[in-house]
Amino acid sequence: MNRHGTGSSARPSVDPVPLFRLREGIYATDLLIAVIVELDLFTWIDRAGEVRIGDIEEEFGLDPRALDVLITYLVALELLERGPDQRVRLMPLAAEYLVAGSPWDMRAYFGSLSERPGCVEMLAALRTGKTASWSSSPGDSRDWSERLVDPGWARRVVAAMDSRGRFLGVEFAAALDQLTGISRSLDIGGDSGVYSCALVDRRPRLRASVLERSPVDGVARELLAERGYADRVDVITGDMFAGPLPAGFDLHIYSHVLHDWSEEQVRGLLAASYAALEPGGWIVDHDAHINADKTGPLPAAEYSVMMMHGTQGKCWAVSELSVLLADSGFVDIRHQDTTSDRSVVIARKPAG
Ligand SMILES: C[S@@+](CC[C@H](N)C(=O)[O-])C[C@H]1O[C@@H](n2cnc3c(N)ncnc32)[C@H](O)[C@@H]1O
Repeated sequence: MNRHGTGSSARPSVDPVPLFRLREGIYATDLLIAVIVELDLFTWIDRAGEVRIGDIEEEFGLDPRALDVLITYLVALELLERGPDQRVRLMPLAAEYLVAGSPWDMRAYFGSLSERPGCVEMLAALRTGKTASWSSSPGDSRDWSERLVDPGWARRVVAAMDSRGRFLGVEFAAALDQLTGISRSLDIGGDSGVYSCALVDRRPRLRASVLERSPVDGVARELLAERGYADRVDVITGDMFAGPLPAGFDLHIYSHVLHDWSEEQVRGLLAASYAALEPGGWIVDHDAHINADKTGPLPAAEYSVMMMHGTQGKCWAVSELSVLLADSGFVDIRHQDTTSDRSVVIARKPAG
């Protein structure tokens, strides 16, 4: 791989997936501890037998988005099992070790960790649905998106997103080989433009654009120029939530963007894409996706906990995205794995 990791199809010698999983799963155990210790959820489910998710929401006064993320995580951990009609029941691991009265009750072992700041924040998120400060920063209560107006913070975020994209970009671009008739792509919230670089490397005739707000836009322009991509990847300054998206593109990319936003906001973005895309144009969501029946995979379920804690979103299930895309008018919806727990959900605007 060249020094900047773009412009090359060379791959590193070791798979980085263990590092991705450590970084993206960092908040998940805090959520589990909060649920065992503060809610004693597994004892309550044990006493109630098979329960409806709605009953859990009502009993404990939980926010529906946070509860949805929690249930997917507990199912992926094989502590709960999904039954029909939005019901869940205990799996043996929970029934034996996380329930009052069991001879093997280990709740106290988790209890000795429940003062961790992350556990306290998780409990608040479960109860209020409100976003905690990114990275639990004690000095700045703004959420990650509001903080992006600070140039120093914007540079750190761009460096973070770019570092993973240098690895993920190659397989992302390869997964899009199946898309035909593409001449202009728009990477919405495209950050450093690293995915657009990977795409133009594979499709020399493609003209790519990145849509970003200021000051991220300026950092992206600098990086693209440094890397020698300025003639093939440009940056459009704009706010994806403000007004129509730019016209004239036949591919819209959302990479790790939809997981930051609520269902209503995602619906708004998909509708804006549908309106702006050329007839027959494509839309691609690249992310860690939850599987269609929301039983895992565990790395995506853990990453979703991080999104629940620090953003208004979550990792979307393929089934949920399919509904949102279809509701917006997209057709030909498909899903394909890429690398490091990532996949692409692809759909098309009808040709005419
Ligand atoms: C989690 S990052 C994902 C970056 C990149 N697409 C990736 O896959 O690594 C979210 C990106 O959305 C951008 N963003 C957030 N709000 C935006 C808005 N209203 N308009 C345009 N971009 C926005 C941020 O600047 C940031 O680059």
